[in-house]
Amino acid sequence: MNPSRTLYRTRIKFCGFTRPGDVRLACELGADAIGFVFAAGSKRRVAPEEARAMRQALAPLVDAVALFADNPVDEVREVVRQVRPSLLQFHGNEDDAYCRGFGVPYLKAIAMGGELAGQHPSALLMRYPGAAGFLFDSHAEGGSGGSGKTFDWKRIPVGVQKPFILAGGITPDNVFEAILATLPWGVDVSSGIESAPGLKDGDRMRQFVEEVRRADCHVE
Ligand SMILES: O=C(O)c1ccccc1NCC(=O)[C@H](O)[C@H](O)COP(=O)(O)O
Repeated sequence: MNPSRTLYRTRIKFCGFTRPGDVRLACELGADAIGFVFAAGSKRRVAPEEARAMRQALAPLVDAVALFADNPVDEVREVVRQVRPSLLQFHGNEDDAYCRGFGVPYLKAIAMGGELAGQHPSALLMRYPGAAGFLFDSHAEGGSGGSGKTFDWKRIPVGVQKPFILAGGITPDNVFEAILATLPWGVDVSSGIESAPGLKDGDRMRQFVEEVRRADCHVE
């Protein structure tokens, strides 16, 4: 049994929300986690106050994830204070001490276009011993996420021994294949469920969830 895979239950993270109505709909459709982006330069960036308002729209048993990329410490602290996320996600060059310094579990995004991608999984575990899990994404080192581009899923390190989430260019049309190819703990998507950056599309969110369920029920 692959330790990073739950039995027939791939978690779903929808990321980059800017409207409370989209958050509510995503929860009703089956999202397990909703991501709010605070990374500078992102088209989906929101203020802590906006994220706090959207957090009120979250249904029970759905996590709020706050997403950063080399943000100053005080910005992260302000988001933790106002939004109370259950998980942080760091997409930049943050080290383990920085990431664990906020008292909230964290995911470390790994740039599959960067140098860490090719290293042995033990290098990841040694570099980020405090991570609750990893998010393998298609961006290059120093680049940002939310690209809408995939990477070669065969490059995912084998035997990471921590849950991992697959991200980068996943859509309702390829998520079935992505799950069967990588058996992730979860999948993460932003562009693939949008009508425009930050504007989530209900039909695409529904199709995405249906395809994840189909993959989880698929028997080789
Ligand atoms: O979504 C963004 O705009 C973003 C900007 C800067 C850093 C990270 C960002 N998103 C991180 C995510 O977790 C995205 O969901 C992930 O990169 C997948 O995005 P996409 O390829 O658009 O599905």
